[in-house]
Amino acid sequence: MTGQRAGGVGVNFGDVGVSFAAPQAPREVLRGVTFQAAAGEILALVGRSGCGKSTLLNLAAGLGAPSAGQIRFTAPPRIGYVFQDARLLPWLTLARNLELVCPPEFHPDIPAALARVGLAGRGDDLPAQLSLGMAQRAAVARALVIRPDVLLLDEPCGALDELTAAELRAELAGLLRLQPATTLLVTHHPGEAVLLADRVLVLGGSPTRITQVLEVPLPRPRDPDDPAALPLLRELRGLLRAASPATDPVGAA
Ligand SMILES: Nc1ncnc2c1ncn2[C@@H]1O[C@H](COP(=O)(O)OP(=O)(O)OP(=O)(O)O)[C@@H](O)[C@H]1O
Repeated sequence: MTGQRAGGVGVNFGDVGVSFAAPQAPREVLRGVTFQAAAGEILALVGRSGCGKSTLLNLAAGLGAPSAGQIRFTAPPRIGYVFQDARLLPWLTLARNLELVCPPEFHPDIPAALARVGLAGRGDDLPAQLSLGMAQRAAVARALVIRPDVLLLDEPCGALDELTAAELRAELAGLLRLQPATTLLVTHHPGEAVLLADRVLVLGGSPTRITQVLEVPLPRPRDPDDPAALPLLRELRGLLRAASPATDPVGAA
């Protein structure tokens, strides 16, 4: 297996702002977003739909540049990205899907990468032969096979039913212990944030900024039913509500 590079890679967002072109005037989506993810740290990003979470991951991936501020890595990173849907090419086998995104030196690792997500021996399957949950696990294998320094997870369980999502969450927790990476996890699920993250960045306001940072000081491995997590979950839900009050409250004039 090709080894993880020693030391890991940290990510620094410095005063990052994003505006998108709009018919009248540019629309400012994000302003003054500043945070550091230390090497190997898992940060969850939570906030109301449309607040700019995926935009932040795309900036980290280099898919677009910020309108203000900068994103810096402590060393040139290898980046793995898992999207909400698996985005497998349907005419290629799983193994070929993984080969497509990684340099040849990683190709011998593909069977083991698939096995680690419960897809041992399925490399010759076509995506259509997989359930949604299996396809998403293949997408996780595709991101991890390159032994990324930085892992971007954009609602990785968001398209799955709750049971399958809970299984994938537990698998992700195990995989990140096995193969640590500096991780930015976008999620709408407070339980997922508390299960996986070292810290949770709560995004809110208009334009969006970081309104709160919640430490998750629970030991690992974590249990999603751990009563010790309940106060944190309650606090996180409160922070989320405070960060993004409903824009159209029931009963408002
Ligand atoms: N390329 C783009 N051009 C114009 N507007 C964009 C572009 N990308 C994103 N936006 C807008 O920026 C805002 C933030 O989008 P983004 O997808 O980052 O939000 P999000 O928090 O990830 O949402 P969700 O939780 O629903 O996935 C949205 O209003 C979106 O319409």
